[in-house]
Amino acid sequence: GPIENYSPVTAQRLENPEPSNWMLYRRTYDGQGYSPLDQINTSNVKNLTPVWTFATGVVEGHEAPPIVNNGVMFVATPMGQVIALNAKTGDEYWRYKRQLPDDLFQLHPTSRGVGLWEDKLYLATTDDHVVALDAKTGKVVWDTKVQDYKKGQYMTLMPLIIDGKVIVGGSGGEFGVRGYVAAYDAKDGKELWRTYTIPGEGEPGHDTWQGDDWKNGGGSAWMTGNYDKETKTIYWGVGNAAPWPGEMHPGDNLYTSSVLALDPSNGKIKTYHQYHQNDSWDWDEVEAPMLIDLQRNGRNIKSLVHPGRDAIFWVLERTPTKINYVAGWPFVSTDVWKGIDAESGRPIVDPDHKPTVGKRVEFCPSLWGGKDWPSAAYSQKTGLVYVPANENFCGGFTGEKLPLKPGELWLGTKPEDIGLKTKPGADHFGELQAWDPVTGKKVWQHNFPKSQLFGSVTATAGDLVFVGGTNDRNFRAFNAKTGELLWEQKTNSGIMGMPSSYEIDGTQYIAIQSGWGVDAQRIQDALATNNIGIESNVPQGGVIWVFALKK
Ligand SMILES: O=C(O)c1cc(C(=O)O)c2c(n1)C(=O)C(=O)c1cc(C(=O)O)[nH]c1-2
Ligand SMILES: [Ca+2]
Repeated sequence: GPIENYSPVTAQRLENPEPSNWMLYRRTYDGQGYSPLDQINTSNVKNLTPVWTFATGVVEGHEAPPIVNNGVMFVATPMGQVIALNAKTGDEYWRYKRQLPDDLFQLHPTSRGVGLWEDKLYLATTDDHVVALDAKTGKVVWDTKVQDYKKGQYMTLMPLIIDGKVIVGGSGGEFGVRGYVAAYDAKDGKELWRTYTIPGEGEPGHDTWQGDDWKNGGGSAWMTGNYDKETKTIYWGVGNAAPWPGEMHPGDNLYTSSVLALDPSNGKIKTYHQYHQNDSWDWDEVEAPMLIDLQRNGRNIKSLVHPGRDAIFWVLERTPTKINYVAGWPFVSTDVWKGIDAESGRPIVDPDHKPTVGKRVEFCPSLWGGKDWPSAAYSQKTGLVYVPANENFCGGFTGEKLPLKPGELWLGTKPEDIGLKTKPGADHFGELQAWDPVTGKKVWQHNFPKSQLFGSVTATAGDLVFVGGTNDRNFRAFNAKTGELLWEQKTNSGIMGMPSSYEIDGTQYIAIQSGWGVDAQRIQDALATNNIGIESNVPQGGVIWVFALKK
C-alpha cells in the first residue's frame, strides 16, 4: 500500500543529508561514498547478521545502492523496476515495472538507482526515458523520452538531483552515439538544457576532431556526476571515444575520457580536464571524481580524486575556473603509458600498445581497465581512498574499419575478437587497495586469488570498508586502517552493487543488492575460457540484503 509519512526531499536535505539517510548515489554530493554512522565498527562487525532479505524477481546486474529516506527504501533493479520498501521490516509498499519494448537490445541491462526530489523519484531507463514516480504510490507522474533506443541510445545511471533539476547522461559509446548531459524539470519533465560532450561546429574543442568524426565520436556520460555546492559546479565523467581504435578518429577528441565542470543552471561547460587523449581502449572515465579537501606540501587543495579506468590514480585541483593537474601514478601495472607529462598531466602513450586498424594489439590492463565503473570510496577518518582494482588482466583486439549502422554495435573490431588474458603465473586478480591521496603511497591491499573485483566500495565512520564484487558471492567488511578482513557473508549471487548504510530507531543497517550480471559476468566468461580453474557459473537473480548487529 501507499507510504503514509513520507519526508519530502529538499535542496537543504540533499546538501546536508542526515547521517541516518542515503539519498544520493554516493550519499553526499562530494561523491565520497562515506557514512558517518559508527554503531557497527571494527570490534563488533563480526556480529553483523541479516535482518531481512527481499527477492527482486529479475536476473542480470543489480548495481543500484538501496536509497533510504527516513525509513523508506527505494531499490532500482534491471529491467526498469523500482521497489519501495519499509527499510526496517522489508515489507513492500509498492512496485513499478516498466514495460520495456520487445525489440530493445540491452548491452548493459541495469540501473544504478533512483534520484529523489520533494515527493517524487526519478528513474533513467534503458529504453532512454526519464520517468518520474510518485514516491508514496509508485504512480507515473511524467515520462519524457530523451533519445531513440533504436539508435543505440540508452541510460543506466542514477539521475543527479540538484535544486529541482533531474540531471542525466546518455550511454551508447559502443554504438557510436554523440554523448550528452541533460537536465529535466523535476515538476513536469521538460528539458531545461542539454550539453553535448563532443563540441559541435564553432564550439571550443571542435578542432580536436577531423571531418565528421565528432558526430559519432562516443563520449557517453553514463554515470552520476558529483557536485560542489560551494561553487555550484557539477563534475561529470565522460566515456570512451568511438569506435575504439584511435586511428579511426584522429585528434585529442575532446571531451572523451574527461571530466567536465558544468554549471547546473544552464549546462554551460565551465572547464574540463582530459585524462587521456585519443582514447583507443574503451577506457570510459565516467566515474565522477571525488571532491576531497587535501593538505599537500603545506597547501590546502580542493581536489578531484579519480582512480581511472586508464590505470592511473589521478589527483587534480579544482578551482572555480580551471582544473589543474596535481599528480598521477599507475595503481595497477600498465604497458600503455610511458609516463605522465609533469606540467600538463598528459599521459605519454606507448604506440606498441595502442589499438590500431588491421593489426592485433595487446595492452594491459584490459579494456575493463584498472577499475571500471564500480565506485571507489574515501574515509574522512582514515584519509584513505579505497579502490576496487583489477591486476594481471590484459586485453587486445584487431581494429577494423566497419560502417556505422545506427542501433548496432560499432566497436571498430569484431565483438568475438575482444580478449581478456590473464598474465602467466598471476596469483590473484581483484585487489581492494587503500591509498593515501596526499603521499601517493599504498597503505594496504587485499588480494582475491580466484576472482575479479567488480563491486562498489563504501566506507563508514566505524572504520569499516564494505565491498562485494567477487565471484564467490561474498559480501565483506575490512578494517579501514589495516585492511584486515573482519567479516564475510555468502549471498545468493555475486554482488556488483553499492552498499549503503542508514539508521532507524537507533539501529544502524548495512544494505546491498546481490545480483550478478553485465560486465562482471563478461569478465567471468573470459576467465572461464582462460583455463585457470575459474568456472563461469555465478548464479543470477537479485536479492536485497539488510544487515544489523545481532541483539
Ligand atoms: O560507452 C558506453 O556508453 C558504456 C555504457 C555502459 C553502461 O551504460 O552501463 C558501460 C560501458 N560503456 C562500458 O564500457 C563498460 O565496461 C560497462 C560495464 C557496465 C556494467 O554495468 O557492468 N556498463 C558499462
Ligand atoms: Ca564504453
